[in-house]
Amino acid sequence: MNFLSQYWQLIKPFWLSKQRLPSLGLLLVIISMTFGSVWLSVQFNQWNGDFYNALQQLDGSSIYRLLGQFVLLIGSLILVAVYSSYLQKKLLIDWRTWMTEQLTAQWLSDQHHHYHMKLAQTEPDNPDQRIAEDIYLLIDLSLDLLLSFLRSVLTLGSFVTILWNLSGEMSFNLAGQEWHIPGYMVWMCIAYTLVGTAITHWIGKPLQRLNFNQQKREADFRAALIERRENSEMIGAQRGEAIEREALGTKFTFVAQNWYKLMVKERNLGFFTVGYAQVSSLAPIFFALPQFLAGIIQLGGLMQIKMAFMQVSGSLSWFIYSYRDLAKLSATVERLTTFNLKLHDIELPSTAKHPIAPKALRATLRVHVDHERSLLEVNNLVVEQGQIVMLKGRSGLGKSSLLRTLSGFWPNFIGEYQRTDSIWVPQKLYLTTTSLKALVCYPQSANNIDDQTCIDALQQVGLNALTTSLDSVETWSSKLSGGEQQRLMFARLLVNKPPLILLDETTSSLDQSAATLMIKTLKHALPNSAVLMVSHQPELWAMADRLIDLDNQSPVALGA
Ligand SMILES: Nc1ncnc2c1ncn2[C@@H]1O[C@H](COP(=O)(O)OP(=O)(O)OP(=O)(O)O)[C@@H](O)[C@H]1O
Repeated sequence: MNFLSQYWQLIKPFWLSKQRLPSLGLLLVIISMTFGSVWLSVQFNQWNGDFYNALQQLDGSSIYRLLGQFVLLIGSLILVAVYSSYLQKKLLIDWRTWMTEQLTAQWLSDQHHHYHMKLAQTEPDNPDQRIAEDIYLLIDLSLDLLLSFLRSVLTLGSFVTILWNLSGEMSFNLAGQEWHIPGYMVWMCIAYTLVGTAITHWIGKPLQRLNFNQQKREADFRAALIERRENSEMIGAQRGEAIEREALGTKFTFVAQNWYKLMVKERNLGFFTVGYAQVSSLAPIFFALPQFLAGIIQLGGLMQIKMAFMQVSGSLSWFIYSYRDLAKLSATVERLTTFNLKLHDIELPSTAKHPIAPKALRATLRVHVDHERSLLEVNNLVVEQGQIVMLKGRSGLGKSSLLRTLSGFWPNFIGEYQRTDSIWVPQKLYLTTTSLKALVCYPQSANNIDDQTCIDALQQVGLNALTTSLDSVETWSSKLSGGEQQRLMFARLLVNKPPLILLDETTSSLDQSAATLMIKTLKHALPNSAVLMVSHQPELWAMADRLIDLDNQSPVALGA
């Protein structure tokens, strides 16, 4: 029950959305095709009876007429089978596009859910896998299982009557009493399938947990590989390959260990399901043999009974044949539900109030790591429009945590702050593989900004050599030096012109003259922006309107 309600919560948003209408139409067409294929199977059953009877009676003209019908029936079956699979794929991609957009928007939301989840350490493992793979699995398995279930129900409805009518009545003597069982083949079929289902469930029960673990371990292994690839320079520089191979080997051992367990359970289930499928084709002949030997039914009747029995038993065995997929679906639903719950459970900080101009930032607060460890305190920290205030202090004091707090990301603080809209440049920079122009304009779209504005910004920060590469798509994070990447951040600020700029040692890789040039450029190009900057570079301190020594918690007045 829990599974069904979780499953409904996952699929409900799409099927209640406005975009559902074309998909609903598509689903109805696919279901109609499923109906059509069952109807064709019923016709095929009738054909089987007529054909074998004509064979037994050596009726040449009927045999040729029936062969013509066969071509028509098979042609229609092929057409329905191919098109229903084609349309199913179309429905899958429409539904997947919608769900992927929704989940990505919730994760990468404007309220920064992705980052808050990480900071609060509530991020579930491998969100990338949940978005890329689990959504696909959820939809693919749902459609397959729904259609196979509908086909089973329809087939059951169509063939159970046929089987009932064909099987006649079974009479036997037991304990001195005469017994009559009407439609006895139907009862045999039900009993046969129920036993099969019970055994399948008993063997296959551990599959759901094992599938869940397999998906997680595969994703962990993939994430570990990506991490190595991203840090290949550091690994190479420190000759770390051997230890990295060992770490990856351990991760892969987890994959293989679970795989072996899964293999064993699937093998045991396979022994049963494959054997069951084979026996199912002979069982009806065995059950109907007494009637055939007694001359009550002909060869055509026996063949029809065999086919009808297999159809009824196949439909009743839906659970047996779908067991693996159901186990996979259940694991997928659990993973996506956890992801959704974690996204909704995040406590978002309230947005900061704006201070009264000309103040761009005002803060009196104490930052903590957690309940037990407090970091630093600022008392009436004020930065006005056009001012540059610098922060200095020993490593590990909490300067980055302070900027994180003022940006609205760090929830562990006591006190209050007000600020205008801001851009914070953390120590670790992020440059995706995209065009240089897109990096300069980020977070704005490159389409909204003309080339000349970007060229001017690049020239102002001393990246003249790059002005001809605006449209080049490169892995800029490995192509640019650390200092060039920091210059690029200043070019980005010049283009975006935020009212408040929070800089965390953004000049640390630059030499003295380049670092001072960046600050001068910022001051000159954005005279109305306020800047709060953490810096360990004494040569810059003289450029600040105020320097705050956080070790002593005292403001040191400098400049104007
Ligand atoms: N996300 C986090 N979770 C737990 N502790 C953290 C987190 N971020 C920082 N800390 C802890 O807070 C303390 C202060 O870190 P922070 O990076 O703010 O110092 P800093 O003054 O900027 O140091 P540095 O000058 O070396 O950059 C450190 O001991 C660090 O371990």
